[in-house]
Amino acid sequence: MDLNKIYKARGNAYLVGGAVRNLLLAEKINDLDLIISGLSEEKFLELFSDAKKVGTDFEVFLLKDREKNIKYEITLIKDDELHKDLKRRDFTINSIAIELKELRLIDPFNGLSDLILGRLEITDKNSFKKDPLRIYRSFRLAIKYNLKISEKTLKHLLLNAEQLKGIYPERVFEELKKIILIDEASQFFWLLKKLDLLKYHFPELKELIGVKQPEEHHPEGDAFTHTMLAFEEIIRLTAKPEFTDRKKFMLRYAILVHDLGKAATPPEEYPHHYDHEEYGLAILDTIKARQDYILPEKTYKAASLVIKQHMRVYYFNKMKPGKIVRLFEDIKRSPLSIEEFALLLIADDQGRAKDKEIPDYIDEMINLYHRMYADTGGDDIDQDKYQGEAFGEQLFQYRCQYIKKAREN
Ligand SMILES: Nc1ccn([C@@H]2O[C@H](COP(=O)(O)OP(=O)(O)OP(=O)(O)O)[C@@H](O)[C@H]2O)c(=O)n1
Repeated sequence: MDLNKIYKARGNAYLVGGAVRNLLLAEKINDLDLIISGLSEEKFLELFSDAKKVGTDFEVFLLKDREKNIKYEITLIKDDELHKDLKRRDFTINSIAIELKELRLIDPFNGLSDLILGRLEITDKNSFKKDPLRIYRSFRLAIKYNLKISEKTLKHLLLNAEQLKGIYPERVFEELKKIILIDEASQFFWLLKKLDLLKYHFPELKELIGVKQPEEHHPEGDAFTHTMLAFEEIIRLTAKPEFTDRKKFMLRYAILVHDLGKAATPPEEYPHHYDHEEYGLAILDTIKARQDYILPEKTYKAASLVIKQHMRVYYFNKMKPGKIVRLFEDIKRSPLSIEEFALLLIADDQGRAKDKEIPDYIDEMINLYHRMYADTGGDDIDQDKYQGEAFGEQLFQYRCQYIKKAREN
């Protein structure tokens, strides 16, 4: 973006928000938020004809530099409005500007010293009142950048917590996507638990608190603790460049919900949870209904698969061929590869305060899956004789025979 065009037209440009914060923290920078002062909308569009206006409340323009792969989000303000713009932002560390001509730091709320001291502080005492989503943002920023939420900020946060009820689910979900991608994301849920804030948007996770599990399998404690440990495991297993953010989200979300059904067990059956897969699927559907059009279909399908199949596979070596073929068909229809499904099983298994050996059936399961699909297919069935459902049934039987033989060898 050629800033000289702005200066020639007697305007000025400032870098603001997350990019300044990350620059000062030497962290990765995503999009660039710019403030341009002293230019009318017409003049700005004359100079940058590619800019697209978005939003209605604020004059925000998007501009993409495809060559450099940079996205600019630009706000136009009057000459004397910079301070006002910085004051309406959430935290002092996000209320710093860099004047780009002389590279001057403009920091009216002492954001830099808060950054240096590792402190998260609201810019204005009404920050949370103006936008309660900032409560979740504060946890994300504190965890991601290792900041301590100041006492004053925590006080105002708790005073406004009730207002979390009113935020649009879409916004919460967008925030959740960012949270789940952090390496230390389990801390977010532990914090919500500690402050009794799970009830607003994560009531199903709250229900897992205090739910007993068999001690010999789960010495770590209740179903909430187990879910968090398994969540940490899947984060560790997927914190690699080969996983796209979308994939990471899908796998991590699936683990967060894999045991929700345990909350529905009648307490007289504790510590066992005989039907938690069925209960879990029903609970996932209530979440989906509440988040209509928000929860991505693929994430929902991956989560369903794990809820339904994570226990059955535990006894893989004892599973009948028919059950194995059905399991493989479920995986094949899902958005997950067998290897990704296996990662979820490993995370569930390792997410316990127990032995740390990877279950030995995992390799066999992956192997058998690939062999079965490579060696059996539609061509093995007489297509003139069997059609429609009958064809499917024949293929199923054929595959059952295949699994049986493969295991005998
Ligand atoms: N609820 C919000 C959201 C955003 N902002 C301001 O808008 C800037 C940009 O917001 P966004 O891109 O959502 O977040 P970042 O802080 O940039 O963090 P990240 O890039 O990690 O999402 C923030 O720095 C903050 O100054 C705010 O005050 N209140």
